[in-house]
Amino acid sequence: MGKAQKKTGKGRLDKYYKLAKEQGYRARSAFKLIQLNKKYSFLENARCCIDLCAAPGGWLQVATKYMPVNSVIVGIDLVPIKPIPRVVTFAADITTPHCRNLIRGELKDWKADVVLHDGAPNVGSAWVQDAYSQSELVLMSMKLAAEFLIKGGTFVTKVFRSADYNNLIWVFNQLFGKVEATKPPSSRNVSAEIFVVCRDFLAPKHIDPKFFDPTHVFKDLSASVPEEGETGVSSKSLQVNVFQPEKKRRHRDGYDDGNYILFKKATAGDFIRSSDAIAFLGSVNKIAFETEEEKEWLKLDVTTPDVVTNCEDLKVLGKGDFKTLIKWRMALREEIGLDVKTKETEELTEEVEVMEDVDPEEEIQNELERLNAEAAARAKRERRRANEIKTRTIQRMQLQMTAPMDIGMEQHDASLGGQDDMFELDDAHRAMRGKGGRGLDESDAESDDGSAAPEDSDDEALDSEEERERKLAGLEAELDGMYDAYQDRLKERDAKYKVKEARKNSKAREEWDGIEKGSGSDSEDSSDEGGWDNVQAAKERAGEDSSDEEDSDEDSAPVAGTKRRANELRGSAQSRKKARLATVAPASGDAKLSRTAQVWFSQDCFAGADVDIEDDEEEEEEDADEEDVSMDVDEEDAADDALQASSDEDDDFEIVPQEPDDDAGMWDVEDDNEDEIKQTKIKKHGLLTAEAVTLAQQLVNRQRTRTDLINDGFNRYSLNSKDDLPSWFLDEEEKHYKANIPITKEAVAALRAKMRALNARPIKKVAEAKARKKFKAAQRLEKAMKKAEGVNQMSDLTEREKAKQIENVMRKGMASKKQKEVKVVVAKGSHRGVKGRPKGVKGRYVMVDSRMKKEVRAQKRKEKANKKRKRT
Ligand SMILES: C[S@@+](CC[C@H](N)C(=O)[O-])C[C@H]1O[C@@H](n2cnc3c(N)ncnc32)[C@H](O)[C@@H]1O
Repeated sequence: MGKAQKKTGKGRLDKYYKLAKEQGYRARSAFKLIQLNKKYSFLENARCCIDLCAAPGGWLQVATKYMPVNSVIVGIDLVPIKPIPRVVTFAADITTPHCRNLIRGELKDWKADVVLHDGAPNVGSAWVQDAYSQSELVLMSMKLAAEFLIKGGTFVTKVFRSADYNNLIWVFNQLFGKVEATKPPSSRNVSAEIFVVCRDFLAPKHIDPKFFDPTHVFKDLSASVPEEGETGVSSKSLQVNVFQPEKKRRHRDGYDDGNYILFKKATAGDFIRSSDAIAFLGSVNKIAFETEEEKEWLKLDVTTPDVVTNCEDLKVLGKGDFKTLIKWRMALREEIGLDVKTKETEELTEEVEVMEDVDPEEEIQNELERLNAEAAARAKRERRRANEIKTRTIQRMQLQMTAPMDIGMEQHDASLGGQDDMFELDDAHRAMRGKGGRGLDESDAESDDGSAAPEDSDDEALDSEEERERKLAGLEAELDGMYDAYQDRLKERDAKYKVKEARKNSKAREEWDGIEKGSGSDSEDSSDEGGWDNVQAAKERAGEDSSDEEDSDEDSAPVAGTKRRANELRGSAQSRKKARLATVAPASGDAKLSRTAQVWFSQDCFAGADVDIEDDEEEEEEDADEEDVSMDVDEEDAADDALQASSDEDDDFEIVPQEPDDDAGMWDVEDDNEDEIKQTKIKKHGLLTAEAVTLAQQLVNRQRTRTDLINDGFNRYSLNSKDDLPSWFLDEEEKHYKANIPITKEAVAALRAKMRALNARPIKKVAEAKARKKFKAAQRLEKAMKKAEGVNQMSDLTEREKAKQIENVMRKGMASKKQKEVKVVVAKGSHRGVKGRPKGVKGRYVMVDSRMKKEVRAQKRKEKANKKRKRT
């Protein structure tokens, strides 16, 4: 067990660790043996097993589990192993003769079927001497295996991927019929360990002792003699390909024989004359200029200062520097005549152009054809490209991947051939014109006629600010148009969208209906009927500046947020909505009225009708309250109630016209109207959303304060203005701009519990049935009491008779009516076709046949469908 593998290290406590704990194995390594045995099945038939390096005993536990009951299992380790049933253990060093004697003493004449070895020297610890490496330990365990294994037996050992690995495998192959290296899944990938399963022990009579001699087995065989002519360059194994450097590896091979210094210097002459320049560069540290000839080279032009510097320390050079050196070598070799210039021969070869006699007309013809072909090819390319873009756009729209902005961009791109930036509108425009393409606005119609203005005048026109703005507006209009078309397509395709839109519209209508109810006029005609004008006039009377639409904004919190949808219906609906909610300076009698009512009733036609108004308002309130009792609270009414409530709250205060609310027209994460509805619901029914519960909990637990909430309201989004933004952009925002609402687990749990409690309640029908039953029982009791009273007043009866009769009456009254039994007669066999009472049936009966149920249901279905059809 290496030092690096800390028990608390990352990944140490993996699934095998947990499994081992669960299954009672002493070490996670137990699974390695389980997996090895699963693959090679060497334990099931083994009668004797020796486990070398067995502490703490995981493998021994596996052996006891998988080997036959009466088998012999011996475990040896440097450290004592806690007793395991049916296992003999020793504390010994497996590399010593003492260990061998202990095993011999235990096994007597027996031979082991399996020898296991999972040893790992822990360098520096008390376990093992530093001198022994893992490979040596493996070799020692193999020596014991060779002594104690039966012919055909199995030796399983752990080896590490190292320079010794191949040597070990070679030795194993000398002693075993099958040698396979494997890494069980439970062995960590980060670990260099591999398990070698050596099967079919050959049990040779004589084994060469060199097989177990580490100095012999691990002798480096790969060191080769230096190549001829490569003075100063040692073994090939030390050469590095400087152009394809490999990862740094530990030099397990150590130093070359007879060469124990790391720093190597070679001369420039060696380098220039070496046959393998790359290998040379990889094997030396410095190239020196020592001889007279080499010093002469320093004066040559090819020997740049870079070259000289690079030669100083080759170990710090990069690829580029090595290339410089290689080039320098090539140049110098040519210079000193080692290589012959290939260029020279090239230069000597003269190129002779053979000119043919061509007819000038034919030449012109050819040229024309070529130009035509080129033009056709270009046109084809452009067409294909435009088609591709179109198809892509359609696909993306079908997949709902594209925002209308994309459409605009792509169409733009398509017409521009993708060359211009979409924001360089006039450049793009010019480009389109230049290509004879159609412009994006109407003004381009002229150029389409073929009567294109000369380019210069065009440029002049485009340069003018006015023109540019006009084009921008045209582009925007086009984008809007495309967006509308896109929305239409969406509507056609998406049923859900239709429903949503319908709901939206109906809501918007309902909002406005609040005012219309009173006026009884169509919203469009409201000005005629006095709705809008009157409201404006009322505002004026109230001292507000009617010219400024924003001034009509609300002054109290529930009204402060401008309606999101109303915003979409910018213009008429929104302003009317605002007007509806506008504040009027209250006259003394108006104090009790809602703001809506104040505005409405401040119209001229209601002048002098204060008392009635109040009464009406009260009636309205009552109506609203009545409706609130019902299960399905109309959301719109709820919103109205909210407004009502807020105005009621303000009753004690004088309502004064306010400055336009800064928040109006700001981003709202959700629909304001929905917000209002939610607020009203929360007021009425308590905390309904996880968000609300979370906030409430946080407030109660003092995790948040009121100030925190107020502060949270001021964020980077709170001042985003919605003014002048295109509707598609607002739509997108509504869809994708969702606030990350903090919800706690506790809040969700609390809500769930609440819902569970609600669900546990009986459904409405059951409750009604129970109530009916109770009611009927009470009625019966009342009736019985009346009867008993009558009996009591009878004078001709004795007290005893009276008591008896009263008892009877009460019993009958208390008892619930028995349901009359209905006999079900299946209309089959002798009953088939029977019209009257079937024979032998007394009392109430009903005739049924097997198909009846289905037929009745089908009938009902049909009727229902017919009704629906008639309605639509
Ligand atoms: C990875 S643990 C073995 C785990 C064991 N297979 C199990 O499943 O419980 C390696 C063991 O090798 C032992 N070891 C290392 N060198 C040894 C040696 N020379 N003789 C005996 N045991 C040795 C260590 O004491 C250590 O307990």
